[in-house]
Amino acid sequence: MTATRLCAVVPIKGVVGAKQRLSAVLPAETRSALAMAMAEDVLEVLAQVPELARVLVVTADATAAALARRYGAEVTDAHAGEGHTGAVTGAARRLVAEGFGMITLPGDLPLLVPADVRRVMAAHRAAPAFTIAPARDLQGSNAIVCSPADAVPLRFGPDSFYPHLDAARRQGIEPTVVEVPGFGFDIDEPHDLAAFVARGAQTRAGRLVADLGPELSARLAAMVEREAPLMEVRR
Ligand SMILES: Nc1nc2c(ncn2[C@@H]2O[C@H](COP(=O)(O)OP(=O)(O)OP(=O)(O)O)[C@@H](O)[C@H]2O)c(=O)[nH]1
Ligand SMILES: O=C(O)[C@H](O)COP(=O)(O)O
Repeated sequence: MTATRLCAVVPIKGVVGAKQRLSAVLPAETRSALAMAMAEDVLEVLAQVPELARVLVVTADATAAALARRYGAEVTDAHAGEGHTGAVTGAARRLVAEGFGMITLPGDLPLLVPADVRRVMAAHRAAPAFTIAPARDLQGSNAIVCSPADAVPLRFGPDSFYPHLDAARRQGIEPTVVEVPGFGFDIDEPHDLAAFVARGAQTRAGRLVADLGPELSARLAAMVEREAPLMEVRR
């Protein structure tokens, strides 16, 4: 593992407007509850990784902030309303000033376990260094480790993995790529939710979707079938 002490940065949008891309299959209050359940699962995992020097949650949402504090995380609302990229970039600048490297991850990784976090941290080299764990479709950037924390300009979005590799190389840093199951699986679209429901995970988020019952599974199956031709084109 790197000698740089790492702080985990988790941006959390909060209960309002969470998981918009699931609007067709879940009502707003269920999307909020699912986002919070996943965030709590992630915070619980991070609290079980003693190799992390700190955990910093970037949110302007009171519920998310209270949850974060319950798991021993620090909370900041600086840049919290500036999108995923703005929230993480603001935290990175602060961590540089405070002498920490950064591992940033979203709050919607419902299969994450402590060993996944350790694996990504262990792959990270001595600074200056950049390590990335992609989403399973090789589009998203579900863990990024960066030391110094602001060594590479970040831009999250639906297709950020390859652009992040290019961004690191532009800074003269050869990125390390680690494919880790728990980081590969985030919940963005209905087909992700369908795959998650099928896993029957015994996490907070897993129990929440199981409690929504067979209706949800049927709605998801119909939705995924409609999406299938589109998925073929994307592949
Ligand atoms: N603090 C903060 N976090 C954000 C913001 N936008 C997204 N996030 C977080 O960044 C991570 C990735 O989020 P997204 O997939 O963009 O958003 P989402 O709410 O999960 O889903 P969509 O609404 O469907 O895009 C999640 O942990 C979000 O809570 C923001 O404006 N501020
Ligand atoms: O990895 C990414 O870049 C995110 O999954 C997508 O980020 P966004 O949905 O916040 O833009």
